[in-house]
Amino acid sequence: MAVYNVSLIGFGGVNRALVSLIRNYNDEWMKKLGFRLNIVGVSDLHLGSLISPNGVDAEELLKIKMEKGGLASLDGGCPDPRSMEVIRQAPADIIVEATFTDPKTAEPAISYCRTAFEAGRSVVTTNKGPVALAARELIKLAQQKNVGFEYEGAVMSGTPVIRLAKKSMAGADITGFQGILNGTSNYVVGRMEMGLSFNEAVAEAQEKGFAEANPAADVEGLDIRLKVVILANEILGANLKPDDVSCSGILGLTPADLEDAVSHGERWKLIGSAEKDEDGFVSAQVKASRLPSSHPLASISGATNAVTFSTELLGDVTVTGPGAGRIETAYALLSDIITLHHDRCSFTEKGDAE
Ligand SMILES: NC(=O)C1=CN([C@@H]2O[C@H](COP(=O)(O)OP(=O)(O)OC[C@H]3O[C@@H](n4cnc5c(N)ncnc54)[C@H](OP(=O)(O)O)[C@@H]3O)[C@@H](O)[C@H]2O)C=CC1
Ligand SMILES: N[C@@H](CCO)C(=O)O
Repeated sequence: MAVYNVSLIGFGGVNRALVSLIRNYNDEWMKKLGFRLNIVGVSDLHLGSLISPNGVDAEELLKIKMEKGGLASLDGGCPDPRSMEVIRQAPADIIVEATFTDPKTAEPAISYCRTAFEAGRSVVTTNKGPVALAARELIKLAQQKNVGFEYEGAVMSGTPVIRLAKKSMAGADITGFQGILNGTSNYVVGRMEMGLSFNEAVAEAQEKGFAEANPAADVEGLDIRLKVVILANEILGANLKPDDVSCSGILGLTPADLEDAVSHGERWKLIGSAEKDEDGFVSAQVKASRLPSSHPLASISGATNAVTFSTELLGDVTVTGPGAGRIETAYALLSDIITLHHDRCSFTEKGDAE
């Protein structure tokens, strides 16, 4: 049985959902998964920060006022966001990084990951930026420091895709993929098909916790572009940067375009795809496409995502499930922590056997 100390960097929708899971399931996790989580640090741009070496009660943390400096009301709290201090000084085994995704620089998240590794702490993150822009460097640093780095939630939130494709489908020889990889844009197109205006549909997606802090990233295709880069690099062995992926979003789609497609039994979908040619060159794109109803991605609605992998040995394999949402994404963090726990257990068992 293990207790993992965690520090939460960013205390928005996803990390608050993780705290509600900790409150509701910690005892069950101890019985079923073999560990429990103890929150020793929190930092948030708006709410301030907290260092609590013995651990803060999840219920108390969820009760703070969501106002500027709100964390100062708890023991060990202060009104300023001191993310680096929390990462370095709170005695965490695992840093849970869930600040906003900056699609251009991926900062400050990259620096948070580096600092965590330098301090000997593992990182789990749902932030697409550091994974798309700096995965190789960060994986190498984590290995050098003998700590873990997991980021399942960076693509399709809690629906297993990255580990599934890398581990369970290893050897199937994946040659490409195409998918609906952004919940907000898919939700918005669906609501516009039902007659809502673009702005009304985006406001709903924000309210439901699907949208990025700046929803332009969702509707302009920048968020999908990061996910395409992540999948292409992780699964097709590419070394793409976002600028290598041609990208357009859903802004050009008019209600008339959507209506015309629906009247012909077709659907507009924002699709991210990549393909590896015989020489191993990977090309990738993000583009709105009008799909016939027979297409496996045509019926994917709302914030649901789906990706079809083309493989040499299995043919096409499609995975579908939630692509956004607070609890769904918090689950991805839990799945990352479970992976770190399994890695630690197998390392300990190997050590015992030697
Ligand atoms: N929500 C979802 O469905 C999914 C989200 N993700 C990713 O997970 C991450 C978190 O998402 P979500 O919780 O929804 O986003 P939110 O915007 O709800 O939360 C992010 C929080 O981080 C805070 N923050 C921003 N910068 C910093 C910083 N430098 N130090 C400390 N705190 C900071 C923000 O404060 P402030 O509000 O003051 O800026 C905000 O409270 C994002 O990167 C997102 O792209 C991934 C998959 C799905
Ligand atoms: N804003 C993103 C969150 C998940 O990465 C989406 O709507 O898909």
